[in-house]
Amino acid sequence: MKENILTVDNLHVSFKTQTGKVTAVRGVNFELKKGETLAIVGESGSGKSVTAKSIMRLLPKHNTEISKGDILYGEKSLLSLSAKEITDIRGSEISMVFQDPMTSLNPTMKVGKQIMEGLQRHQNMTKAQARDRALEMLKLVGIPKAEQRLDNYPHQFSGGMRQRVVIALALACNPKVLIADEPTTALDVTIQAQILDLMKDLQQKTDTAIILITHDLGVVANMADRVAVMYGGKIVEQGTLDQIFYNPQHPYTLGLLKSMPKLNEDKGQPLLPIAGSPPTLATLGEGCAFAARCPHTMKVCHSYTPQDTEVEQGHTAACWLQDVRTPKASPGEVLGVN
Ligand SMILES: Nc1ncnc2c1ncn2[C@@H]1O[C@H](COP(=O)(O)OP(=O)(O)OP(=O)(O)O)[C@@H](O)[C@H]1O
Repeated sequence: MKENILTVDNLHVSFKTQTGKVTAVRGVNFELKKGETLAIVGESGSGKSVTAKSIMRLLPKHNTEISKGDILYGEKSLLSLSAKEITDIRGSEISMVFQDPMTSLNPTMKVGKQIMEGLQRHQNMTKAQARDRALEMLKLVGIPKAEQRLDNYPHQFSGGMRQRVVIALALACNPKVLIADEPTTALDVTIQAQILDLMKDLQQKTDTAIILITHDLGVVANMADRVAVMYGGKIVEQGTLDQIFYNPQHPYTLGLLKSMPKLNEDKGQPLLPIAGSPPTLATLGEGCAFAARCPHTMKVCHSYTPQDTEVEQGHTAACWLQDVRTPKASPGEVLGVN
């Protein structure tokens, strides 16, 4: 069994806003093992990015409150580290790649220098050593004429090449965890596939664990070992890629899978979007957040929040349909023929 390197335990994150308190993450639990890819998938606003930014401690201090839970990197609680300690971990042990490469790059600095800075700070490399490593990284991520490109500014790269530079920057210090938040969403489909292949290839070489945040199940199918499905600030289902794709148990996961376009199938068929809209986080109370949109909703779903139920080894779903206390009906009973 591979070693656990990151544990998110009962994480609750709220924001103070002008219209009141918004709880964006409401009890998230997951573990990340060395070298694996965990995809976090869900509709916009489900709390994926807030979860990721909590790990990196990148949420705005003035209005964020982490009211409960913990994030452990190995044995260390990331939430109790000082600003200096977390800065030391960020970029060296845990790195992040965002949808927009310019979030990570400084437009006024040559890319080589940006990669070198991290190496000199975190790995005590000399300038010459850092330059060699920066060059090696640009080559590794497939930037042509890497030697010359070290001295280019971010705007001199295309979108896809710029995201490669960001990946080089993120992986230069050999982090144990890479958090990639929609890393290819802004890129066209061919480039998207190249970047994902690159990430997979680098992961095999470095054994980095990846948290991949996406709303694209096609990307999940290509990349993930395990999948966490988020809805309304919670993980509603979690399991291996096969468990989630071939044996989904939560009605929301089923809805997501049904809305996924299939290659070579259903040509000309309209997609089946999930009816209704995501919940308003500010007013979410007790009960299942998906109840209002769920085709299988029961009375209990509106009043009590379902807990995680293990449906098979390593596969959990937070749905009253799976709860052991829910009476199971035979197909005959459902059809009214018994
Ligand atoms: N700094 C903040 N202040 C107030 N509310 C915030 C802040 N950051 C995020 N939120 C709210 O938290 C909720 C969850 O946002 P989050 O960005 O995690 O969603 P997401 O699942 O990543 O969606 P997307 O795919 O659109 O990025 C949203 O309702 C968002 O408006």
